[in-house]
Amino acid sequence: MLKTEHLSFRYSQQSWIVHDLNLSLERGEVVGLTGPSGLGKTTIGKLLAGYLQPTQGKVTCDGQPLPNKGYCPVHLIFQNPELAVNPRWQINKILAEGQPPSADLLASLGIHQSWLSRYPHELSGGELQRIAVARSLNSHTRYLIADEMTAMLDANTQALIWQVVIKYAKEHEVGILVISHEAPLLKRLCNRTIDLSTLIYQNTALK
Ligand SMILES: Nc1ncnc2c1ncn2[C@@H]1O[C@H](COP(=O)(O)OP(=O)(O)OP(=O)(O)O)[C@@H](O)[C@H]1O
Repeated sequence: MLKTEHLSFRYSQQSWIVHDLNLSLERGEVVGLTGPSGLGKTTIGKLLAGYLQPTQGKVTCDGQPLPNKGYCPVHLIFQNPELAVNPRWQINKILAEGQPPSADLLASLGIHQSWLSRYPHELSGGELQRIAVARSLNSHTRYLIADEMTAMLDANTQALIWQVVIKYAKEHEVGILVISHEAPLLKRLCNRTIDLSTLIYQNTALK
């Protein structure tokens, strides 16, 4: 289980962005996270994947703290894939960084062989996002944080990517947190959805 316990976070001395948050995500579960812009969804995603350290409280992955080095079992996929890849590496090298994806997985995501010798700037946004997704779906990944992962893609590419990701997650018991503003997408994909505004309201009301 991926879990936050009394998780709080603020950027420097600013006010709390995340305060006393208790969330959990089981392996194989698909959970949505939604809420108005600026409320802290991306920040929570970064905390869950170890990109940011909690100011207070903790994040555990299957009972253990997140590792300080090596491959993190919680993998974060951003809306903009160009921010997540080394622009000087060929796609082949980017894919080999974790554990090279199988030919079947590449084919199911519609990744062409000819893309593999190109550099990130030589692919479209949608093509590069498929590469980022293929890289994330490896046996070291136990939880996937999909932060507006398909928000910039056309409907067909969006459907293709989600179909592959959900199938993989079911087969390999990967838990997914889907961060999105798109209610129909969350309804279609998720077992349950956490609305951050409701959660914050409840937290405040309890104090
Ligand atoms: N590096 C940073 N330094 C200071 N403040 C930041 C930093 N990153 C984000 N913030 C602030 O933290 C708050 C939460 O941002 P975050 O990106 O987590 O929100 P969000 O809910 O994901 O928003 P959106 O739906 O627009 O993507 C915002 O007020 C934002 O301005």
